[in-house]
Amino acid sequence: MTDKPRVWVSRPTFPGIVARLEPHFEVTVEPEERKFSSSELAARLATQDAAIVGLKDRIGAAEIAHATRLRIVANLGVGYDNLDLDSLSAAGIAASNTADVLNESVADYAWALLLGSARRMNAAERWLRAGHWKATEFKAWLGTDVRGRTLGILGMGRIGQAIAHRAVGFGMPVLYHNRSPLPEATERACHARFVDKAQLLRESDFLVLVLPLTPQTRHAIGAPELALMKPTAVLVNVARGGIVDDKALTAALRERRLAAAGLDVFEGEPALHPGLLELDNVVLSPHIASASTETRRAMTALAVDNVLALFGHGPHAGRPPTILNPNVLA
Ligand SMILES: NC(=O)C1=CN([C@@H]2O[C@H](COP(=O)(O)OP(=O)(O)OC[C@H]3O[C@@H](n4cnc5c(N)ncnc54)[C@H](OP(=O)(O)O)[C@@H]3O)[C@@H](O)[C@H]2O)C=CC1
Ligand SMILES: O=C(O)C(=O)[C@@H](O)[C@H](O)[C@H](O)CO
Repeated sequence: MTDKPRVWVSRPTFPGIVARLEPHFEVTVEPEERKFSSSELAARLATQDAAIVGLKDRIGAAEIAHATRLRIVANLGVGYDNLDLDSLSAAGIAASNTADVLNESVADYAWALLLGSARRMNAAERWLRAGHWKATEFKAWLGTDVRGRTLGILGMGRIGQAIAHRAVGFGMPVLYHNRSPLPEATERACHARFVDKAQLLRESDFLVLVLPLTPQTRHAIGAPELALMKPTAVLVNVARGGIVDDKALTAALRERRLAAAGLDVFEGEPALHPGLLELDNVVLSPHIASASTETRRAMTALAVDNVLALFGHGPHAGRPPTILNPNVLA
């Protein structure tokens, strides 16, 4: 045993990056990624000074009840709906996320889902792999063109803006909705126009969701919202499961009240609404929008930087670069 502070890393990441903690901390890395129960989390956090966790680790009052030494929880993700920020702040524990370093990767992936859904890539590949291809008929596998169509973005923050920038190359007008409009200069840079939510739903040919999961955004897209959308529209969700009512979405896709969807996140994931698996007008992926080597490395490095900084080490000593509750530093 050393008298160094202790940091727990809840999943294997990139050992070379996590090794930057070793001069200053006693580091424990879980050997495999799994979902810990509340009591398992509480038991681990009770002995640690810092923790690097992921979205499967839900941390609130119960999990930190005995964490008397814990000073920071660094989340491996920009979304932090797995953390109860109020409870952490009340206990004087800092929380950080991985804002910004994943913007471009997630924006690329949103476009991959958009294009893949528009052109039915996954269904066509499944058909080809099943050995059905003899000669493709002229009218088989017709998708929809993207160029010049209207792109809608619900949640025009860091990632939403990176998605909007890419629309220039596709000649697409961009509409967006947030609770508050962006400054005019940002709108100009994104070639985007603020509209209310109903107009966004009615006018978008492609609607991308990239807003956080909060009590206000749960089922932000349900049956009434889907009913406002064009039957030719494509919905892309790279935000969070629970923002879309997946049951209502499945019904809309099955009945062709919506043309297609590209989904990276699901209500209740890793479980999926069973009806989704039966549809051929949906592209599904297992929450991998930030999963490029470069980005996952950058996310790990940023979580490490946040921990180092809180304990007074590294270039950001004293000020974790992406702290979510800076009030605890005072
Ligand atoms: N699939 C994946 O792997 C990934 C998913 N994500 C998800 O993407 C989310 C967004 O990330 P990021 O762009 O960095 O976050 P930001 O905070 O930069 O942007 C979020 C945007 O959502 C808007 N917003 C928040 N609440 C509402 C609301 N009730 N109604 C309408 N708009 C709202 C905000 O504007 P305003 O405050 O004005 O309302 C803001 O523009 C994350 O929270 C995460 O859940 C992120 C990375 C990877
Ligand atoms: O950043 C987010 O909010 C994400 O949803 C993703 O980047 C996950 O963190 C990633 O899948 C690791 O679990």
